[in-house]
Amino acid sequence: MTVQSKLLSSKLRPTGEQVKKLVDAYSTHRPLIQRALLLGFVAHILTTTYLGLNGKSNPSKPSKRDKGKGKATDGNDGKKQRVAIDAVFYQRLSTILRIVIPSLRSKEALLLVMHSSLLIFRTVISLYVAALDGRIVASLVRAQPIPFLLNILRWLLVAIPATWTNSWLSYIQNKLALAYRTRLTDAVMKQYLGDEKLAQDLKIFYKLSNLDDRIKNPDQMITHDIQRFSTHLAAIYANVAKPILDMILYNYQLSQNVGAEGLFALTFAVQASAALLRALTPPFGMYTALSAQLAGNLRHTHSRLAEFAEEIAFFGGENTEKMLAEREYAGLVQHESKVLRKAWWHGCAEEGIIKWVWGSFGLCICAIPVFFKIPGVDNLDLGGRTEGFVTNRRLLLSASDAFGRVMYSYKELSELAGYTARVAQLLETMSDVRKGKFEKALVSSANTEENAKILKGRGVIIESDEIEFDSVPIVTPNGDILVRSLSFYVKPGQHLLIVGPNGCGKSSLFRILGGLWPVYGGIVRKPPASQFILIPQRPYLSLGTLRDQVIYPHGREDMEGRGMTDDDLFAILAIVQMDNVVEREGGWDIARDWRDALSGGDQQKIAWARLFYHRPKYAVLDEATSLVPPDMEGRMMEHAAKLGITLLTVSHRPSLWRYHSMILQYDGQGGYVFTKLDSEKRLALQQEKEALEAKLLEVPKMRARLVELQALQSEQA
Ligand SMILES: Nc1ncnc2c1ncn2[C@@H]1O[C@H](COP(=O)(O)OP(=O)(O)OP(=O)(O)O)[C@@H](O)[C@H]1O
Repeated sequence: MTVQSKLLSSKLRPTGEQVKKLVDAYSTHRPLIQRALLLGFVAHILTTTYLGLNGKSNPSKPSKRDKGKGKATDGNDGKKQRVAIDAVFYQRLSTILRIVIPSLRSKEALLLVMHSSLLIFRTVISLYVAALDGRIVASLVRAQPIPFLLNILRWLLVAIPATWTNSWLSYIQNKLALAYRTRLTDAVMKQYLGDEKLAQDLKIFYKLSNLDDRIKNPDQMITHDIQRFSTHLAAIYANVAKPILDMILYNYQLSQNVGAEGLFALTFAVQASAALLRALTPPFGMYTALSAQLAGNLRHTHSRLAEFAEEIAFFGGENTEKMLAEREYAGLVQHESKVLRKAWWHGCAEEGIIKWVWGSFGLCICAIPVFFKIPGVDNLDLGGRTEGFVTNRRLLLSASDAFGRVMYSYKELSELAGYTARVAQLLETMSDVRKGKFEKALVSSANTEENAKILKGRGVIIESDEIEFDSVPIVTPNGDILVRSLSFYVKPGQHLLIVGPNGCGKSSLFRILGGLWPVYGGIVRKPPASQFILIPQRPYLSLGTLRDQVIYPHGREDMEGRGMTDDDLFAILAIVQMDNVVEREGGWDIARDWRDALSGGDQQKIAWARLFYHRPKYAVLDEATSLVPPDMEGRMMEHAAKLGITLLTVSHRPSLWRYHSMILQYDGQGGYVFTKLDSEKRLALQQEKEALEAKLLEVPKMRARLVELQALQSEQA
């Protein structure tokens, strides 16, 4: 008697009337019980998945132990940012999903449908291969060459769609990631740099880093974090939806072979160990967000080093810069090491449970049809039993792989939550900045009642041909009130000189005029920002050709649209005595890093040439002639006036006074004077003042000499 028949006979041997009745009833109703168990199984899979994805049993949710430490921080103020798979994550994700999949007819939706179809197709192939594998082994055991060869032929035939599907799947997943990235980058860039179609000019890129503390490295977020988010989002679909579907299909097939009871027992054991594993899983989502932030800080330190290489080299600041970079790197390494350590023991627990413990459960399940008689299934020969075992084992491997992937997907989902938090934070902060809601650490004086009242207020901006400030406070982004109420005007042709000590708010005035800083009160009348051109002390030179520098931000088409040619640009360069640069640098079409190719004075002259090309109504000159010789300065000022450009000039050079008719003089204590500028009188006063100061400097020497002379006189006497 075989072990199987012994067991079967012992199973069927009546141990009592009641037990027999129970077994009979069970056998009679088994199909119904099977169906109920299967339904229960599907409901269980869907519920646990739903609960898991909602974070109810989520490993990445901060445990009590983790609360208050190890959380992702963002911004320099150390504000805590939550990264968990919870309602906030799903709400953020759904907002982003609406951006990356704008409609059901979009390219992304189509790619997603193709992806899903291929994933289902692959599962169907796997089911077929599991059955085929069993048949091949059975024909081997039964020593039947023809069926064996036929099955091998089937195997080779199925390999064609199988390999084709896998390649297509990875291709479409990568395409999907790229499509998500493009949509998201596009949406972010429209907010960040403005949308031409909507004619929006909100200068978010400026306000984000100057008026708000929340986003420290927008460059890192736009380039790296969006890319990582897109890759994870494209993969999460395959890592969550597909394994869930696989689990249902494989387990259904398995239950047909081994009975739903075995499956039920297996599910119970697997779920219990999975719960243990989940409890052991560290908050990987938070770790990901923190890693991205620390990597961003390190990159920022290095990009500053490259940008200010000359200044640092002259100062000999290498050691300080090295220390800063090393500090950032050490922070990153410390964090990464901690994550590696946690991932190490988590990996051990994960592999032990998923591969080995579940493997043993699986072998027991595969043994069921061998040792027990399954009602409705005929007694099988050796070949049939082998076929059943091989097929079931394959199904089980696939099912456990699918379940493993659902488990791993928590980790993937946590990482996705990390990148979702970063991307959502960028979008949310840009949206706040757009609405004028800023979060910035304020100076202590901002809390006084009087100052707080000013900071709460908002002024009015009215478009006009002239510039006029009527009782406008000058307030820095961190709430420092430089001037409580400033009133002045600039009429076309009335050039304004602005003077005052350092840090009193001269340039801040231009930031308000340019719409970069908010108006906290009063009325600002000004032309649109397109009517202004700013020339700072260190002008901005873009990437591109020499022509691009002169016509910036215009492109060649804009230039031609205005009826201008390279000859006209040449004539403009001749005014600032820069026409020789065209030949020296190899023509108009040579692209260079112009910050290195041109001296500081030449860069200022290029900025003036840009002003002459654009001919705006107003030019804001912020120490714009500090590096050019006085004769060139006069020439440029006069030419600008001849072109009808009204100048608002910040300069400490008295030589510039004579080109201005009005003066706004800050006293550096919050006060100011706005009046007509009589440059000759002012120059005469200045000269007299300087002469007196020079004389006063002589006084101590004269006093000393007087003492000497008195001493000599008394010696003679
Ligand atoms: N983005 C910013 N965030 C916070 N404070 C700022 C910002 N930009 C400027 N400030 C502060 O505003 C104040 C006025 O700066 P502003 O550049 O207007 O001075 P200024 O009068 O032009 O000085 P200088 O003659 O030295 O150029 C300074 O205290 C400066 O620190």
